[in-house]
Amino acid sequence: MDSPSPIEIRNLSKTYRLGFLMNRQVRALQSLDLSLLPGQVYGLLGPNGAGKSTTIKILLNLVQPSGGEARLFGMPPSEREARRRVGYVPENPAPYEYLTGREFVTLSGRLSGLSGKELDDRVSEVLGMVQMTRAANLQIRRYSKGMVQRVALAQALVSKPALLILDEPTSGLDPVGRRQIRDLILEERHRGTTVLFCTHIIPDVEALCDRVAVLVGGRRVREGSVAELVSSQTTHVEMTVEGLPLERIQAMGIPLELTRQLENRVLLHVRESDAQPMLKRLLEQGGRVTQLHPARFSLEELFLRALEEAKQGPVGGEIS
Ligand SMILES: Nc1ncnc2c1ncn2[C@@H]1O[C@H](COP(=O)(O)OP(=O)(O)OP(=O)(O)O)[C@@H](O)[C@H]1O
Repeated sequence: MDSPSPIEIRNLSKTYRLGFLMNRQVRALQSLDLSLLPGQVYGLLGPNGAGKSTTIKILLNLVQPSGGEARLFGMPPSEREARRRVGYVPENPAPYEYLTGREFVTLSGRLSGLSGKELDDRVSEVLGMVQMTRAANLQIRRYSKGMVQRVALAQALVSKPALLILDEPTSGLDPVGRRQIRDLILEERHRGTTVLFCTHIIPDVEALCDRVAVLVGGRRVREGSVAELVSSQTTHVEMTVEGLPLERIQAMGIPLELTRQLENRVLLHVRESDAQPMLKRLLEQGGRVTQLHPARFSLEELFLRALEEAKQGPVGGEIS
């Protein structure tokens, strides 16, 4: 039999009620579907307020959904057996700062049922994995943000979880700290751990994720592998033009998707179907086309487009 999906979310919605009389509502999630295969690193990409943390809190049974359902390994998040298989690193880990890193990870290991030599060995192992062996006996209040993040990851790993849920694990870190966390996530993937990775940092998604869902205003507006998402964009052609000012090109009546005035040339993107007529007009008016090739959209451009489109449709936020 196939092993159940580490995370299966169907038609999930969440509306928070606010105010003294609970009469104000904020729609945080709307009809969200998500399905992770074992061993995948799955990115949940979205701007602030997109509903990423709400999704995580529902999976951890900290928040109850208003509709739909979430399953962890085929079980509802309320089942301890389901949550036992999950390691979690919150957005701003705030471990007991008067404990040392080793004491904190040991506490977490004990709570997950380890004891004796097995516990000590596993704690040393995970501290080594996150390169915190040397600082393990310092109090956490002396740690940098990157060290706190790594020790938080160690506590999440101590129970050998099959699923790691990471909420913005690299935000606020310097490039070295980010690199270390990324490498750890890749090592976990190598071990077969499934990872749900929430972020708004696009290069991290490109570097780490097998698949990604883009969340805006509580809705999933894109889903697929990074390569699929990028290649599903409308095909455009990029042209570099010399000898014509931007205003003349804009007055030619052909829709321009992107324009940039560079020192002595203009860079523009047109739809593939507009490329021939555009070329003809540019040459007729004395322009020189020095480069012409298919335009590749980055994940960042796709993300920004998804945000723009979502702004034009109904989105989440306060509804009454
Ligand atoms: N406990 C709460 N009570 C009321 N509204 C909430 C609560 N938690 C979240 N919200 C609202 O729900 C929406 C989604 O928030 P959520 O924290 O899930 O988004 P997010 O994508 O994690 O954002 P961020 O990147 O800023 O952490 C926001 O409009 C937020 O203000």
